[in-house]
Amino acid sequence: MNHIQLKNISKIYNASSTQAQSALALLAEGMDSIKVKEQTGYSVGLYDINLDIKAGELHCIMGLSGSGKSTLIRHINRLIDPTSGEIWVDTALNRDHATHKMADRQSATDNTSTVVEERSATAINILALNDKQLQHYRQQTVSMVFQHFGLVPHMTVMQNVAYGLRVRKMSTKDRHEIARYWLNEVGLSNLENSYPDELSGGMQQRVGLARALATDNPILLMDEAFSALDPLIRAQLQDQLLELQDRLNKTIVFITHDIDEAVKVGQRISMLNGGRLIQTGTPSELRHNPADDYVEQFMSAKS
Ligand SMILES: Nc1ncnc2c1ncn2[C@@H]1O[C@H](COP(=O)(O)OP(=O)(O)OP(=O)(O)O)[C@@H](O)[C@H]1O
Repeated sequence: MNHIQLKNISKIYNASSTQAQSALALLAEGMDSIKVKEQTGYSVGLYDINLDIKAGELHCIMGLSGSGKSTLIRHINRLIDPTSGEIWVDTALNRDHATHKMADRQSATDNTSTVVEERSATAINILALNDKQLQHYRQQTVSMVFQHFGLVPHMTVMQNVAYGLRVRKMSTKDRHEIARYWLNEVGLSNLENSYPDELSGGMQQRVGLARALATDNPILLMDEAFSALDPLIRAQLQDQLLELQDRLNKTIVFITHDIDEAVKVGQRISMLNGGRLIQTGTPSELRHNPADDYVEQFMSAKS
């Protein structure tokens, strides 16, 4: 079952949709994004992305710097709006995503990306949300973990983790109980009264993870979440994410530029290059049937 569907998403930065037409026309002819920028002056974030992300899958977005990974993930919580295209999210999965666990994890690994499924009848067009609906969508459906943690420095660890619940106006007692639970889950139960700058990078990112999980939102967006950490801590957090995901069955969109990390954590991987989606598949599909040299080089660079 699809949880998130991107349909023909293009993003041309700093251009109205009319201004972007010249860039889109050149992209449609096959010109690469660097030449398009030279010719039109507009930066290409994404071009004609069609991507289905299944409920309960851990989906990696891979690609070199500037390939469009952050642009793509930021469309899912509408930190960025596209120049053109549609984004559909099945919010009926908000309450019952756990029940889909086994079936969807299975289908995530069995199906290849070439199968385009029909949209669920309960999917909503998130580009049509008004401000209030968008606020609700962000509070109830998507959470994000940032590369540089994004913790609020003057709040304690507990206050940071409970923040999303405070925004939902949950009582102090209830939100602290939930925050305590998640701090325990990520191995930080004794640090609730500490401040972020008293913690190591790895600990701060555990707080970031606990904060994202505390809201119980079904979609977790992770933008290079482990990239700032040293290799040992990074490996520990990858293991912890996989262990948590096994129980929580979130739909996770995980950006990385590290192929080893993508192969370790991703059930499927989408490869971006110059704003285009080159290939989506399981690590094995990408290894054995790379769509082009770019994908092949990534896969052969895997240690
Ligand atoms: N706010 C912006 N204004 C103009 N161009 C932008 C903006 N944000 C991104 N871009 C351009 O869009 C393209 C894709 O950028 P994006 O940050 O999505 O790539 P990325 O794969 O996440 O890169 P990195 O791994 O370095 O973070 C790049 O050419 C970038 O310069």
